[in-house]
Amino acid sequence: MPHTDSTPVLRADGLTKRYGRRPALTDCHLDIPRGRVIGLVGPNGAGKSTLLQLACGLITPTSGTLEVLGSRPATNATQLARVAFVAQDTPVYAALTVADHLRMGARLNPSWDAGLATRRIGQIGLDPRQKAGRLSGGQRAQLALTLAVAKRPELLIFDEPAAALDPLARDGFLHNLMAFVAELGASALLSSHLLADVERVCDHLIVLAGSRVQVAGDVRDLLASHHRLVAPGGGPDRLPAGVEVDRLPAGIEVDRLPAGIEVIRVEQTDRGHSLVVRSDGPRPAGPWSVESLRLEELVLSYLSRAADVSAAGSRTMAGEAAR
Ligand SMILES: Nc1ncnc2c1ncn2[C@@H]1O[C@H](COP(=O)(O)OP(=O)(O)OP(=O)(O)O)[C@@H](O)[C@H]1O
Repeated sequence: MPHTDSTPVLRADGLTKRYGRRPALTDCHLDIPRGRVIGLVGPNGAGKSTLLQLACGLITPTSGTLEVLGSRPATNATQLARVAFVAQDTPVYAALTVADHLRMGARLNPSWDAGLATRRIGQIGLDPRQKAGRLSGGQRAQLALTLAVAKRPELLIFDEPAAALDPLARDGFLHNLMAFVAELGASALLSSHLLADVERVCDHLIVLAGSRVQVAGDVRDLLASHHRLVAPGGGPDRLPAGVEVDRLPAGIEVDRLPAGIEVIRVEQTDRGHSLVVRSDGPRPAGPWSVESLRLEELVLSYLSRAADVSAAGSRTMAGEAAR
């Protein structure tokens, strides 16, 4: 059931979070429609957990604003009931049984779906009498996921939900997640290092690196606007016009590419050089072949560009310190 409410699920404006002087998120702008499954990807320390914790109101921004489902996060009980969060370590109460957790969920959540919770516990084979402290990491994750889903929230937030699950359990979890989102028109925001999972379930993407949003958007739009340009015949002397080998990869100056093309990454492959570019207009025509990208290649291109920028920044700082 598609969501008809036009309020964005997530809207960030200049969102910045610092821990002391350390930036965890810097000047983030996001505007994501409802009913999406949003994949949040990025390297360790990129700021993913920070964004998720801001979205469920566990922490507050240093500056800028964040609205979740049209309101500031966790401002009142109604807003709290609309959002479910499963933290990275999938916390449960060790001394309580699985059944105790379901009873607690029923007490704490106004729209608790007891049938869904019991059914899911049965499907994943958890013994209701088992103490949560005796569950394996994967079983604990499944219990935490069940509690989140049975709350019937409008937005599910998961910090690396599938990390502790075996491949079969992960497959089942992702399947259930998609079914739940489709049935209720709910939205989901999940961080993951598993790009194959993101590719499978997400229709919206946020790539974070170095505390900044590198790219964000609808997955189909992103795939349509990004291409790989491959020089005919390959070889360093057969690059697209304007790209000079001795200026790669840092400080890329691609001054003779058509206007409106942003170079994301220059790669040297066994076929020679290729460029990953963004072109929001028509496919960039020129003396090169144009190939489509897989989502994983697109993500890696942005991460690699961010890593180059960060390394260049560190070299500049080291140079200044040495002077
Ligand atoms: N409570 C905290 N106090 C101080 N610094 C923090 C705190 N939480 C996070 N940070 C710092 O903020 C930055 C972003 O951390 P965050 O946990 O959001 O990254 P992440 O993308 O979720 O990483 P990972 O993939 O490793 O979980 C890191 O540099 C981290 O060290």
